[in-house]
Amino acid sequence: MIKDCGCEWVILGHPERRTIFSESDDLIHQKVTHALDAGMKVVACVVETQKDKQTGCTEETLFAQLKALAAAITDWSRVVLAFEALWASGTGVLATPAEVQEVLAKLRQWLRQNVSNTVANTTRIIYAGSVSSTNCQELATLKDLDGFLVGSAALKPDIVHIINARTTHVSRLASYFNSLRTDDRSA
Ligand SMILES: O=C(CO)COP(=O)(O)O
Repeated sequence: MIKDCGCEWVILGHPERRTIFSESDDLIHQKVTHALDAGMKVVACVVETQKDKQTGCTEETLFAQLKALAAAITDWSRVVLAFEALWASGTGVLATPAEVQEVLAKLRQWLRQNVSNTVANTTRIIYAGSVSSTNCQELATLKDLDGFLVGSAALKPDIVHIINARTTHVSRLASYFNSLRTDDRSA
């Protein structure tokens, strides 16, 4: 039915499904298998709750979720991994860039150790949790970040800044290097 509507991508393991609908890792595993078998592309979410953060269980929780997802993934080129800090979603508390980077690096390292170097290097890992025009620029510079999964800001003009966050960063670097070259030439 999703494919009949022309959709190519499906989000699975989203925090609302995991928490409100109590979807287990096992059920999400089955959904990922089904979606990939049907030729869909998957945004596979792993979620850190406030309780995980407070009790120091983040790594254990995320790795268990990732293990269940990875067991269902036969083609990583059709998967984007999304990390959502649920405690920073719609709560007014923002995750710092350092907090986000720490988790993203751990996820990439998990892929390196448990799947392959190629998958670790090529899989896009994106972040969700109150991404807005205010914090997207700084987050976009993170080493292990490849994009965002945006909720409420997607309904506002903010989304344009978020889409261009990485581009702006790259073009700022490009103009900096261009100015150096111009300086060299005029020296
Ligand atoms: O759940 C999310 C995206 O699916 C995140 O939502 P917010 O960007 O509103 O925090």
